[in-house]
Amino acid sequence: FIIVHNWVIQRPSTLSETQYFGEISIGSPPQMFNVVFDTGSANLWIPSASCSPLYTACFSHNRYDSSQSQTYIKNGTGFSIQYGSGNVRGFLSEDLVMVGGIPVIQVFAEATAVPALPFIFAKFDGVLGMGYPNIAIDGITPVFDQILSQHILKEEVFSVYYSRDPHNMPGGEIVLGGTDPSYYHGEFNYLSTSKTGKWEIELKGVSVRGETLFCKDGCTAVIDTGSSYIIGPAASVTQLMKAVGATELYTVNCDKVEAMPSISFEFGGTEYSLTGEDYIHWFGEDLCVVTFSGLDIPPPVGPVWVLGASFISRYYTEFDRHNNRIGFARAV
Ligand SMILES: CC(C)(C)OC(=O)N[C@@H]1CNC[C@H](C(=O)N(Cc2cccc(Cl)c2Cl)C2CC2)C1
Repeated sequence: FIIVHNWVIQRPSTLSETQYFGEISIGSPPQMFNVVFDTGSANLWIPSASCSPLYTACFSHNRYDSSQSQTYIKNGTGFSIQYGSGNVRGFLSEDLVMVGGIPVIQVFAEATAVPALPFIFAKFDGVLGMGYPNIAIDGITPVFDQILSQHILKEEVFSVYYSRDPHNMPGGEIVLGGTDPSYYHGEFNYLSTSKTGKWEIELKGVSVRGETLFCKDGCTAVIDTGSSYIIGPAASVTQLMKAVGATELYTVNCDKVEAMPSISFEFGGTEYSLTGEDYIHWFGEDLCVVTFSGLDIPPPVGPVWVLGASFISRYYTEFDRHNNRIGFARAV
């Protein structure tokens, strides 16, 4: 199943981040929602019609109204997902969800409390987690697992293309059940997920100008379709900004971008490099920002590098649940 979305890419007019999302429907008759297909989480949550108007981030997005759906099944169990910036809280409901034309009777969360930050910047309504079931809150079977159990996909994989140049080709594409050769060239390199249950792989090193500066003894990288940027340990990212000639605020002079060094991530035996063009965001004509951010994610998850959209838009990514592996190929 190819879900071709006019995935809106937010040219960051405001300081919002690049956001990639696609449309699903919930309920009968269908209520439409824009969701991030997020490999870093495994739950589906959507703003609820019963959220208080005090929650601007909830009230300013499309909200699910169970009273309008003939296929709604009441659940009512409490739900809370702990983001860095605050919790999304609500309760569970069950209804018919349509993803790329595939029907799923899905337990999901109606969010009645959504933190203003960062969700007032969100152009999407909710999140559809594409992670493994064992990171799913309340032990809910994720959407993709429900699709797998229908045995309708050619392969037990999904693939993600994020467009790099939103002006020419805004959007991207998620394919359920295979890959789309029109968006990559060359062969795939595959990396086994380090521990089943998370879309993460072994990172061998991070280098600039051929010198491995970080993660020298190996570390973990999470391939996260729900993150816009690349997140690394704070000290490493601070050092990296210096190495590429950016200020502490991650800004660079736009006419220096071409001259910036590539940053390479070594997976398996292959170097995956990002040029200055790949890792710089143009916030208008003369504000260029490096799309990295420093964050020390505490053990047991961290220390970890999170590779988000700025990496995926250069490397077409296949998430393979059959072989528990991630494949990269050069994106067009
Ligand atoms: C532990 C657990 C809670 C499961 O971790 C996660 O869910 N981890 C998620 C991992 N993927 C990114 C998610 C995230 O940061 N946002 C916020 C966001 C991202 C980009 C741009 C915007 Cl505007 C926003 Cl609001 C979700 C909406 C995707 C958190």
